[in-house]
Amino acid sequence: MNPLYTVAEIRQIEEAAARRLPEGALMQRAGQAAANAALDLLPFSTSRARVLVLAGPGNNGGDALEASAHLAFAGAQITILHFAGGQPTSAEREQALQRARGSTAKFEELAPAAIAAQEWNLVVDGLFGIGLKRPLEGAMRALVDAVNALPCQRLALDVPSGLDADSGAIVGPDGAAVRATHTITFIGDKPGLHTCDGRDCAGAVQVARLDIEPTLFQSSRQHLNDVKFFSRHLRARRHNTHKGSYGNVAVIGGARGMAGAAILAARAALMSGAGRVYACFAEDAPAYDGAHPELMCRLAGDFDMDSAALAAGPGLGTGPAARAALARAIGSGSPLLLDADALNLLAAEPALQAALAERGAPVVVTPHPLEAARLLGVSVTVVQADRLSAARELAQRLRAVVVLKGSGTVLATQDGHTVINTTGNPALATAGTGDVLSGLCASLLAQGWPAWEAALAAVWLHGMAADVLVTEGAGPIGVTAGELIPAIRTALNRMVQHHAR
Ligand SMILES: NC(=O)C1=CN([C@@H]2O[C@H](COP(=O)(O)OP(=O)(O)OC[C@H]3O[C@@H](n4cnc5c(N)ncnc54)[C@H](OP(=O)(O)O)[C@@H]3O)[C@@H](O)[C@H]2O)[C@H](O)CC1
Ligand SMILES: [K+]
Repeated sequence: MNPLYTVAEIRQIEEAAARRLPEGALMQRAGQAAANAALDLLPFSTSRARVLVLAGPGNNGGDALEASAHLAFAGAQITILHFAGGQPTSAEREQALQRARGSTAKFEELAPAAIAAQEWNLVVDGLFGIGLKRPLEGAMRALVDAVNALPCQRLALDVPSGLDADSGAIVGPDGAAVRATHTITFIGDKPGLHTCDGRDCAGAVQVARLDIEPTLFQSSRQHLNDVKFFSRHLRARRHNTHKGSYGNVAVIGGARGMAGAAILAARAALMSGAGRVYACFAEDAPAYDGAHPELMCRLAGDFDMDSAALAAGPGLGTGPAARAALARAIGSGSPLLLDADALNLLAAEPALQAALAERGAPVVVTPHPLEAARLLGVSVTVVQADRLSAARELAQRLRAVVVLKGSGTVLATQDGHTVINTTGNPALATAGTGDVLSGLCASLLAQGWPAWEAALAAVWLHGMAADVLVTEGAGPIGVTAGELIPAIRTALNRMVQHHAR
């Protein structure tokens, strides 16, 4: 199910496959697949299509040269910017170059201004793939900037040039990358196409496995999120049930001036199916939530932490009352989600980390990159440079399921299984959406979901709700966290209707 492979793993598969095939077969297959993907993006009358092909100095360029010959043969007007580089190239790349030279494709040298001055139907990015080793600079950067400014679609071959295929970070410092509308990636899907800058640079991703024997693909420890990972926990509701059948959630948060965060989390828990929801405030508890009187407002100090699944952190603050409430939550035997200020308190207090490590009950932590950086004792830059490793490291240290939020949220278990979420969009970049995610995940924990599947489903539904709102024209600009909550309820019920046993 949607495995992801590191560059090292791709190289292993590629080498094993190449040993079983005639020289150049893989590149020819890649070129054919690239040409087919390009044809899908061209106007019907291919003969009128003007395609700019960027062919870099390595085998990514070889793929582009193979594709150029196929597209020229299909009648498209092909212009190739060929970067031969200073290094000796592979035999298969030489063969690809000869095939391109033997076609109607034109080899030209175009300055960025000349590229911008012409009308193109498509750009094919075959500058660099998994062999990129340093930032794109000088003429390469100017070329990428000019290509990104074109109004046409851009098809990246294997990896958008300039992007790290493992991490999804633009190779820096101060690097640049092609912002492709589509990417056809070869042999196997890659994590860097789906997280950090990956979603902005790769666009719509398709995988071309190049007819490599499945036995050459070792089982992967990295996957894209998928409903199949958690659908077995979806349950249609029986008539003969009551609110106690669906568990209790207690949100622990809401310090003075931040009560709204706790309310958002509590409303999310309520509308994703928890039987009872308590909003527990570190300092002053409001009498009730006017919009949702179903919520029971309490002072955190008065609440029995063993009586509910806990979501500690939304607006909690880092004062003495907050710390006391967090210590009691960690010391309880309840399923526990930690977010926001709970994570900041945890980062500052090794004693709390030690108590967390002693817990027997499940723990889910949901940091954004800065909270993860504080917990790991590194900079945000380090976290974002390798989000998958950061999530795995944190899961091991805290013995918890980790949800590292951001574009392409990364989830990790303490034994190293890593999943990148594929739903969601910039509508989520607004205050309160993290509180909503906390309440949703705690609600699934309260309803008996295991921590890993609760986190996978919560992140999927949270992003899907944002995607539905955007599809309905209500975003991504201006969507509020509160609007996500009814959309999550709808997405959850639709998922139950389709998948529940
Ligand atoms: N091998 C096969 O049968 C198949 C390969 N596939 C495609 O091949 C690429 C990987 O090819 P590779 O040659 O390893 O790497 P790249 O083409 O990505 O680029 C490496 C060359 O680029 C130079 N380089 C690297 N960074 C820069 C930079 N910032 N500026 C300029 N030049 C750069 C590098 O030179 P060095 O000086 O660093 O040595 C290399 O010359 C893979 O992505 C696929 O597209 C097929 O998919 C499958 C078959
Ligand atoms: K590329």
